[in-house]
Amino acid sequence: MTDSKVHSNIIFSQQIDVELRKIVQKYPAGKVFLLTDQTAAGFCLPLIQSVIDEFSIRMVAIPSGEENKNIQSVGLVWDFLSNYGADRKSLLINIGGGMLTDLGGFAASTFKRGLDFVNIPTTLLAQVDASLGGKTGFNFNGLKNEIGVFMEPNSVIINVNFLKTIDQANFLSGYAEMLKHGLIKSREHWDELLTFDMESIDYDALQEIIAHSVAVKEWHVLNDLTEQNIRKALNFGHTVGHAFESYAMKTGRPILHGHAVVYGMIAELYLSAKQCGLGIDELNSISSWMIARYGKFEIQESDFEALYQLMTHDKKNEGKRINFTLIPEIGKVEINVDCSKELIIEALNYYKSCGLRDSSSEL
Ligand SMILES: O=C(O)C(=O)C[C@@H](O)[C@H](O)[C@H](O)COP(=O)(O)O
Repeated sequence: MTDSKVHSNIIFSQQIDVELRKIVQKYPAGKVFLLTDQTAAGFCLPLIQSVIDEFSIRMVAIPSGEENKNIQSVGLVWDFLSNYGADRKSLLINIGGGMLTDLGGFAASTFKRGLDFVNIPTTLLAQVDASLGGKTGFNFNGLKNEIGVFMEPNSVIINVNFLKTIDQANFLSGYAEMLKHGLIKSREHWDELLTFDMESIDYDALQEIIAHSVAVKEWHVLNDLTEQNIRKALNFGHTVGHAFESYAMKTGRPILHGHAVVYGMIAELYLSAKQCGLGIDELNSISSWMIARYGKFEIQESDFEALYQLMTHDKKNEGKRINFTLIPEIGKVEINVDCSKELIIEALNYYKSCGLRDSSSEL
């Protein structure tokens, strides 16, 4: 990518205590707070314990997991900030995965109409996507990120060492958003992701490809923070993906966000072939590659209507139109593509048949 710009407040560092100290010392004594979740607390806090002690930072932990990305957890954070006298000159440090940085960013952005926050993402998904770009929020009424505001973090500190302890499923979940970045913006990035050795990870090489992915995300954010236009590209795979994710949660078979996005991308690649000229061989080979690594969330025809209804709540929709971001070829996007219900059902059928079909067969 030649046209990539990255915010200067995104810091890659394996010494997060040093970077965090530089930030924290700019805030008044007693006005720095820390939010984490029960999973991140155990293995992440030791890395910044010296800063926590030096500045007497107060901490709160919310329950982990997507099912806790709700108004009750936001309330816990607001209570904590209120009880300990946070004001507009305060700082909230969010340390954890994507659920935590989304929710903590929202709590900080709305408490007393907004205080500063810093994200320290500890999962691959949060490092390449969720902690960046200022989409904050929580789930509501069974819909993903239904309530939220755009508010950018003051800084994001990315430490690749956190990824040494995440499990394979969570690694793949984050990798899905990187694959998306390749598909929407850069064939070069896509190619390096396909050849990266996920079995025996070289962490220096990983940091490099994370930086490429972050550059794709940031290019879109810098050009369109509030998603009026080109930022919609970053939502590729999410119209169907969020429907899968919400439906999976509702029916008691939860799946990780990135896996849902991969399944959504397969359906939306099908739409791309039908609506914008993506090659059929490309569609079939990408889908097979993805299914081989991510498996499948099995669906039946009887699930299609519920999935379609969930898509009608997508934030990119206008009026009765379900608007998709599609890709005519790897590295290019078309935004605001209106697809009919019949075609969306066909795409779900294509996804349903993946793994069963011969990858060279006609559509
Ligand atoms: O940053 C964006 O813009 C994205 O769409 C990135 C997505 O990968 C991300 O999951 C986002 O949270 C989805 O946002 P939503 O607006 O569809 O809730």
